[in-house]
Amino acid sequence: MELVIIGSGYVGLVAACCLAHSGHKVITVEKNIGKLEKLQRGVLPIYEEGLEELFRQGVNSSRLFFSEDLRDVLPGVDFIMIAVGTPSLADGRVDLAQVYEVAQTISETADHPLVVVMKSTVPPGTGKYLIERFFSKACVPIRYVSNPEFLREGKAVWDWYHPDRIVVGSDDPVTAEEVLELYSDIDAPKVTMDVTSAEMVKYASNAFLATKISFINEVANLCELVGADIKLVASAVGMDKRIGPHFLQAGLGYGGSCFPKDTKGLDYISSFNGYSFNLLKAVIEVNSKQRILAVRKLHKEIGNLAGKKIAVLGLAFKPGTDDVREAPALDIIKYLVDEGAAVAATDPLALKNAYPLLPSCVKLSADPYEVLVGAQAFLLATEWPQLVNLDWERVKRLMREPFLVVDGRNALDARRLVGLGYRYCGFGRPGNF
Ligand SMILES: NC(=O)C1=CN([C@@H]2O[C@H](COP(=O)(O)OP(=O)(O)OC[C@H]3O[C@@H](n4cnc5c(N)ncnc54)[C@H](O)[C@@H]3O)[C@@H](O)[C@H]2O)C=CC1
Ligand SMILES: O=C(O)[C@H]1O[C@H](OP(=O)(O)OP(=O)(O)OC[C@H]2O[C@@H](n3ccc(=O)[nH]c3=O)[C@H](O)[C@@H]2O)[C@H](O)[C@@H](O)[C@@H]1O
Repeated sequence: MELVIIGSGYVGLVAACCLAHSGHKVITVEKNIGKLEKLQRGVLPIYEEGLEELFRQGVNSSRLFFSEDLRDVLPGVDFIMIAVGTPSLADGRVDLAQVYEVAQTISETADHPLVVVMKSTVPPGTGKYLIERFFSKACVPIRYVSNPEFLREGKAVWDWYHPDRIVVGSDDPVTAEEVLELYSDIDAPKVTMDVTSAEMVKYASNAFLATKISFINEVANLCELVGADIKLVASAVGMDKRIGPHFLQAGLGYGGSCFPKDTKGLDYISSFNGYSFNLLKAVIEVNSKQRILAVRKLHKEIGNLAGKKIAVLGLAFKPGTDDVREAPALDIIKYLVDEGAAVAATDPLALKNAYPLLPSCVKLSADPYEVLVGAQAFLLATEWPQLVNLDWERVKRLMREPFLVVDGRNALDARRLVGLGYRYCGFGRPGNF
């Protein structure tokens, strides 16, 4: 089939490369000229495991193209997939400006019947509104389908081909089946429902996962007070099949381009509809406090931070990506700098993206050993394997007393570090290893 994907962010690019790999002809429309030029020169603007290979295959087999203008590529197209950004506004409301702009262009430009597939995460009710305001006014029939995306950054290609489910929301079963044909090579449960319910599935899924994280963080905080170890607790709790082992890692909490924005977005949607989603409000509050907790731990162990050298290991919001959107490390570094600490930070992939967002006094290096020289303490903010597996004897020789480790992801071998003479401080873990 032939389709256009609008937007070449994470979701647009992964969808484009994977759908081209599955044999479809895909044209990606991108309005950011810098990004478009890179793509046309054969350069992927994001890092994602396994994507580079699919990208090359798509381009070399003439199944993957890039364009600036929808108008140039519309003839012959069966589907238009929208994968533009839906960021948060300051009050938590979802900013749908990019979606509206695209919907307007499609409705004004369409010259033959086609199907619009919404991949972007949009609030429940958006599809109905778009149909009424834009698509029903086009000169040709435009059918609309909600098809939320559940991939994770860092595992996006794997997730595309191994989803737990594919959700298609449409008020017309024939259109739903046509969209499901795009995924005919993927072995996964395919669930169809109405548009608004499909939109809600996406928000409910992200909110539930965020709830698991904040829940386990609260249990971790309580573990510290009663002297229990959250790693042991979470592992045994997760063995209950009704709970499951995933998303029970306590620490700095969730970051990234989606959980923060989608939890705030759902909270706003709830309030807008006259409902106070108290549980979700608490999830958001707990998450923001975990970042402050990291600074409190540093304070508790080494006192006033002014003039102290602190290394931050990891800037990406999670391992396997160069994405720093809403990354806990960035907030924490700003707090540390405000307190007068001398901060040096490293990340295997995210330095370039983090650089413009950090205070200029922060020293950045790709070499973790360099940022640890002279540090009294370090914070592990992202559990990259290469940071978890440093040569800790060498690090000890580089650091200064009290050799404090704040393990923001509970990912380090606490017993070994304590044995080497470090002072270890995890989240929800006793200090006596
Ligand atoms: N990042 C992720 O892992 C996931 C994101 N989502 C959702 O997918 C949507 C997209 O997310 P990202 O890819 O992270 O967004 P992004 O913000 O990284 O990328 C969006 C792209 O769309 C382009 N764009 C905007 N308006 C355009 C227009 N009129 N014409 C052409 N291009 C245009 C922008 O220049 C940008 O390159 C969001 O709604 C997000 O919530 C869903 C699942 C996973
Ligand atoms: O809507 C989206 O954009 C995506 O959001 C998340 O994916 P992603 O943000 O890429 O990454 P996750 O692996 O979910 O991690 C999110 C954050 O939670 C944190 N996390 C995760 C798991 C955990 O146990 N504890 C924890 O603190 C991670 O460190 C990270 O900062 C969801 O997992 C995807 O299903 C969804 O499609």
